[in-house]
Amino acid sequence: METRCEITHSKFNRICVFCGSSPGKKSSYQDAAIELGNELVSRNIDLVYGGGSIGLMGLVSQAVHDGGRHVIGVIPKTLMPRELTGETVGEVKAVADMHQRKAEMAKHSDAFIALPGGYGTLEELLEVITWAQLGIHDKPVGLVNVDGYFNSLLSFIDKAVEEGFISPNARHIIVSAPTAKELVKKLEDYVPCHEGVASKLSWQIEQQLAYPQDYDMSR
Ligand SMILES: C/C(=C\CNc1ncnc2c1ncn2[C@@H]1O[C@H](COP(=O)(O)O)[C@@H](O)[C@H]1O)CO
Repeated sequence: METRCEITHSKFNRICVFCGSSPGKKSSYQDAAIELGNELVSRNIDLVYGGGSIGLMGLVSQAVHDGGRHVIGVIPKTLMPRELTGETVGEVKAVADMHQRKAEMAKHSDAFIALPGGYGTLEELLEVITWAQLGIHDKPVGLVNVDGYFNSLLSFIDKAVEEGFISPNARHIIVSAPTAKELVKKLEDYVPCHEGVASKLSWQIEQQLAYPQDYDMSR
């Protein structure tokens, strides 16, 4: 009998994934990275990520590439030697530095997802949450809370709300779910709500001033 893959259409064309450059100790982390890659494929979504083939980054990018979707790896020139990050599948975008990498990953994506990871993942995740809070973008931000990996981060954020450092509105920026499938579904339904301190226009101007050679005003 012929087997058919079910394709669910999405409002997202490309999603940016932040995740560990290490695989993590539990196989559930690696399984979740592959599951997220497969979920993007099943919804016809392309991947933007930090490039390379190491850790969870390699697993998610390989799954998306194997499923026939486009993969863009954005790598700072300093991390380009293969012994640092391994081979990148799909398209490679070389950028000047880590700062430009984050701006570039954000520019090319319609939503952001974090899988378990370390400092790099947390830094990237918190930056896009901060940008959403300021109204620099209104793209959904989610995390796959594999085996409760992010529970202590979420508790800390709740504490910051209780103590008056994060507004309850801004708490809602972070969408979380235990599996990739549930998370992508929640992100599809997400309605942005921010205090809009900085407008998209000021963000565009900031980017244009910082990287005039790369900036495309039509986006
Ligand atoms: C410097 C060394 C390895 C780092 N290699 C990386 N290659 C590509 N992208 C990376 C690398 N390290 C961090 N990133 C970015 O941060 C996230 C992962 O960081 P984490 O600290 O592992 O969570 C990931 O999303 C990338 O964008 C050799 O020691």
